[in-house]
Amino acid sequence: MSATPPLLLEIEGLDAWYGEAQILFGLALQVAAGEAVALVGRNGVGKSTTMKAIMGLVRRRAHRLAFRGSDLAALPTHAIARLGIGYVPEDRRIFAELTVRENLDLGRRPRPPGATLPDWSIDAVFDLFPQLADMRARLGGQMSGGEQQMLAVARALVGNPALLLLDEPSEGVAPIVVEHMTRALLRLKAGGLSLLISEQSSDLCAAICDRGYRIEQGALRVHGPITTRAPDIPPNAQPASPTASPL
Ligand SMILES: Nc1ncnc2c1ncn2[C@@H]1O[C@H](COP(=O)(O)OP(=O)(O)OP(=O)(O)O)[C@@H](O)[C@H]1O
Repeated sequence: MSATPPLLLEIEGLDAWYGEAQILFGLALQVAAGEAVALVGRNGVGKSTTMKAIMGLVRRRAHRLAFRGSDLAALPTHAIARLGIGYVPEDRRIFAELTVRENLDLGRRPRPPGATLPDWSIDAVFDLFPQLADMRARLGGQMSGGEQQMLAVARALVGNPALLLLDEPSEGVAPIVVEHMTRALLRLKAGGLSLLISEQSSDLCAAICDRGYRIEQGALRVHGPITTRAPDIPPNAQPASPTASPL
């Protein structure tokens, strides 16, 4: 009998606000160890806000907000990151005046206590994204959106996360880069990294994710977990397996 993977991220009854405006209403979501989970929904429904709420970047309140059993509610963002949550925001936050290598050096963080995944060296991320190795001396501000997206993921990885939050990784990125990114994310998943991926268009999620949650406009409530596929994920899409390539 196979053991159920432990829950990494547990969210129940999550509310979040910008100023007086409440954006999330009682959101519930879970990610188990080794799982890739999609967060889908139209523009402006609250996907980014969910990720910011996990990272402590917006005012929020929850019945439960825990990572590996540790309560995140009272922790500052840097402490949440140190527990093992990597975050790639929608706007990527690349340092424009620093080189690729310097951006990566700034992301380096030792493996968190209890980490089970191997240490991510700079060479390991260059192996994952060879394009970055070829431009290690380039300034962040001189990279394309897609290259910056790869760098943002690579920088999160050298922080040695157990869970990676990716906010719309294919947005504004050329199709070829989406292909590279999809392959890289499949490799990461096969290596045991857990993923929570927000997307408006769910092609990338369909290739990678085991299941998904949908946030809907208006009520801004999560309808899920969706055990099959989110409605706009093609019903004939094959579940991702460590060796499968969707490309
Ligand atoms: N800094 C902010 N101040 C006030 N309202 C905000 C702020 N950021 C987002 N909002 C609002 O919160 C709601 C949810 O936004 P959010 O960015 O979480 O949506 P999303 O699902 O990630 O969509 P998108 O694809 O546009 O990023 C939207 O109505 C948006 O206008």
